[in-house]
Amino acid sequence: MRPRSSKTTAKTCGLSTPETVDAAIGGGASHIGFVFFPRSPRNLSFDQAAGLAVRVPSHVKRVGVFVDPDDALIEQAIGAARLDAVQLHKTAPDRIAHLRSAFHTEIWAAIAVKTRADLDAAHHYAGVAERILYDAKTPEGALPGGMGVRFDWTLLDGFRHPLPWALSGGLHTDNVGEAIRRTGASLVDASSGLETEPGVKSVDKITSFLQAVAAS
Ligand SMILES: O=C(O)c1ccccc1NCC(=O)[C@H](O)[C@H](O)COP(=O)(O)O
Repeated sequence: MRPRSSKTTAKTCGLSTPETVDAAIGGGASHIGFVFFPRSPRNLSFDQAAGLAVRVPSHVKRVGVFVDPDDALIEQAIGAARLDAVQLHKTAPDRIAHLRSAFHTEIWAAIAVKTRADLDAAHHYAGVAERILYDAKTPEGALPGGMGVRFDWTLLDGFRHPLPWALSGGLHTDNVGEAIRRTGASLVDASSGLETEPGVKSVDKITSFLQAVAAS
């Protein structure tokens, strides 16, 4: 059991319809994730992202999710989806430093975790990112996120976090309370646990997940 200084907030990731965006906002999500990665079943076109982004009030932050993106993708996505932050998977610290100075945007660095040694990568992002997202390492060749894979939360015990952080990987309504109590996470993130099939989010699952976070 880990102490928390304030209520935990939630990012619902990979939303692609007005109904699910509205459910996330209505349920109290602090962040909404839009995926820009063509291999993902949650990938959005710039037009789709723009249409969803206008529904999001300013107190809810729009996070763009990318896998080692080029500058043009980031620039177009920030413009279309009016992103408040970008979440970068498989992106080296020097590349992140470049993107941060080029686009002056908040950066989240995703760290793929399976072992305690994997956590050490977080230290390389101090000074170049605003937040670390600890996500589960997925199988070789699979998408680097959105796979419903969980990592051993006890790996975080005693780890000295170099930056504010969020917990991700395999979270859903039935385990998020335990995850928060166990890790002390102040921000949690979920995607496939809120779906009926890959890429298809459920309003009911989003609502119950956010209720479980609020009750934790
Ligand atoms: O969600 C995707 O399709 C995705 C694709 C490529 C890179 C990252 C991706 N998602 C990142 C997220 O923030 C997910 O919410 C995170 O990986 C947790 O997913 P899940 O285990 O399914 O809850």
